[in-house]
Amino acid sequence: MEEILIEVKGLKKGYKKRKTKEWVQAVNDVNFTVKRGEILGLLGPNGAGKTTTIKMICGLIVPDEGEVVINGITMQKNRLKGLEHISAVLEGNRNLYWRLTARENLEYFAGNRGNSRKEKASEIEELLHEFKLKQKENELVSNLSRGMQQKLALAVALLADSDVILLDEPTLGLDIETGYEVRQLLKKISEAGKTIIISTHDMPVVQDLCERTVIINDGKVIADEKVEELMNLFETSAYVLTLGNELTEQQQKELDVKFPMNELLDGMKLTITLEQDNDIYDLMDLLKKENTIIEKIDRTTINFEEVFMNLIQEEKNHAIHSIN
Ligand SMILES: Nc1ncnc2c1ncn2[C@@H]1O[C@H](COP(=O)(O)OP(=O)(O)OP(=O)(O)O)[C@@H](O)[C@H]1O
Repeated sequence: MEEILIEVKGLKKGYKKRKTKEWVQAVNDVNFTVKRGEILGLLGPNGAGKTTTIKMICGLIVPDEGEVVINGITMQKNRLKGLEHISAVLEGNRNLYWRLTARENLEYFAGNRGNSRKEKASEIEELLHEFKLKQKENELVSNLSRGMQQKLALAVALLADSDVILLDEPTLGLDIETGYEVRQLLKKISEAGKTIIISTHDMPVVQDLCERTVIINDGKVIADEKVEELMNLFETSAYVLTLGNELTEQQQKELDVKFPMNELLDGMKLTITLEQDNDIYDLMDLLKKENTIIEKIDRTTINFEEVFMNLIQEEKNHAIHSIN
């Protein structure tokens, strides 16, 4: 049986906004598990609660309720012991010393977990080469580009030999080339059998790396599925209709209410995701009512970004329905 390495149980965290004194329930009963060797994508719109969740997993933030168990150790009871299993790369690369050089950072962190510098010397050399940091090894971190800093932060995380690596937005703000490079490095890290949780908005990261995603919205988990299953789910319900004439304003309005997951290209190509297969008949009625000609109906392929947007949209609709 596959071993569960991380258990996130009933996590809750709220904040009082300093300025407005308004209460924000950043994380509201989040539960999920991660198996050893799994790469989990933690997704959600801005402000959904991803960073707060990651910080609770590594013990940087104390939850109001709930707990995180890593390899049998409850972080909230025994953080230091738990931290022996975790490396985290948080936003702003806070796991680096900005006044040390790239190499000094690697040497410092190598020594940090009880290894001698000698023991880690060849690994440091390898990492400097593999992460293309060798030329800049003697630069202060504060003088490195954001991409270089990010790569160094990953190298430092790797050096710790932890079972679990937590990554908060590892490709944020990187140019396309460096983003690609970081993605390749992450792939290698994952192939080395590490258990990884990545919070990201970067869909290529999800498609390239993650087997499973937990999607958070308003502090709650709204999906916890294998990426492939989510894709299949939406693939079978996504259609492209080629229309022979333009929709009336009234039709467009009705469409947005009944089938909010729609997109009209050039006034004639309607891409639509239906929640249930039977919805196709309602859609036909809506179109026929105003004598819209349907020239062609195709099932469409869908990318993960669309899957993600659809899930968030569905959740919004449910929230609206449950208020009404
Ligand atoms: N220290 C804090 N004080 C007050 N509110 C906070 C604090 N940290 C987070 N929040 C609020 O909690 C909510 C969740 O924030 P969090 O950073 O966890 O979301 P996120 O999903 O990581 O978003 P993003 O993708 O924008 O980083 C937001 O509304 C945020 O404004």
